[in-house]
Amino acid sequence: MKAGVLLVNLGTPSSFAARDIRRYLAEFLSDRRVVELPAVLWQPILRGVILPFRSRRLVHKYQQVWMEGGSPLLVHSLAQAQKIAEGFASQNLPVPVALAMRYGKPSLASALEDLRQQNCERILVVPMYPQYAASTTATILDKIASIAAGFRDQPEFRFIKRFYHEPGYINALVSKIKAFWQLNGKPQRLLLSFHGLPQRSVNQGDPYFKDCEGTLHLLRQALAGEGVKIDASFQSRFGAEKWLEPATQATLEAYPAKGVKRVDVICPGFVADCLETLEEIQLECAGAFQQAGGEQFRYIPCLNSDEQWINGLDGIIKRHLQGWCPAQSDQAL
Ligand SMILES: C=CC1=C(C)c2cc3[nH]c(cc4nc(cc5[nH]c(cc1n2)c(C)c5CCC(=O)O)C(CCC(=O)O)=C4C)c(C)c3C=C
Ligand SMILES: [Fe+2]
Ligand SMILES: [Fe+2]
Repeated sequence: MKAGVLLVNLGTPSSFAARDIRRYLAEFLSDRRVVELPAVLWQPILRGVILPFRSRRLVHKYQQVWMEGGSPLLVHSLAQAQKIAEGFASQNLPVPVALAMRYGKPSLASALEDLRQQNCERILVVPMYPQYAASTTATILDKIASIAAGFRDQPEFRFIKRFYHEPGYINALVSKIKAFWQLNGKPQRLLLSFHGLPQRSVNQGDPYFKDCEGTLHLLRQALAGEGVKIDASFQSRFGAEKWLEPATQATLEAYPAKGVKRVDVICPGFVADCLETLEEIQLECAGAFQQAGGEQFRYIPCLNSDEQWINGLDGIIKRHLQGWCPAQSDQAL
């Protein structure tokens, strides 16, 4: 039976026009895995307040980071899928690769159809989130199950739950950071900024915070010889509830008074640059740090299509494909 690989990321608007941002946010923020409020309470707030104001406010933000090929998240995700597919082809591994977004396009339904059309009866799903969270990873599994509910002849599925602990991921980050310091010199502090989550989700058993702590621990261990102190914080708070702390912006604003005036920031929870890294961190947080008396703010980009990361991801995927490929290609695993 033929196997295929489905890379899945969050999703992004199809253009920076307010109506497209609104359509994207409506789908994303209506997901009960993302905003865990009863629909009767949440939908009036979402439709009446959040969507009209937030979609207009985001137009300029998306416009500032938009790339020639579209939204950065889509551009980088497509490039990652293409590189993985090229790698498989060069290794004579007959495994098709597709990209889907949980919200928007390319949709999960169309990507699954694409793999089924190529006779893939086994599908490895790779949520592109190193740290597991119900609002990101689990919702992909939920959606795939609901799509597969409409198939008479269902494929076999495997899902990668997390990969923050995989050497292919950690070593790619470590090499990226070391190469950046070799080229530009070291900062006083390295801040790892992870996407935030409501504290309530963690209290209710979401392992996301532990996964972020694990990532921090592994990076501290691997970079111990560099002599740069490493902190972690959480960005992108949404709504009035308490989110994971410390918050990235507050952490950065407090640094200068503590004598930390040269900082590097990297976002290990995102494997592809997007609005949250390029606008919120590289533009907004950089400005807040400088306003608070900071002198040097440097953003280290996400792994995107770095060669070492693509090789690392290739290895992670091939390990999860074991036993699934025809004998000839299993030898290449
Ligand atoms: C309750 C709201 C949200 C939760 C929970 C949440 C978790 C979460 N999100 C990501 C990754 C991304 N989020 C992105 C954008 C984004 N996230 C939220 C809200 C929640 N995220 C909103 C409203 C938005 C849109 C932008 C904004 O209004 O600020 C993106 C970028 C999308 C893009 O187009 O570039 C990513 C990626 C993770 C990893 C996560 C939980 C760990
Ligand atoms: Fe988010
Ligand atoms: Fe944001």
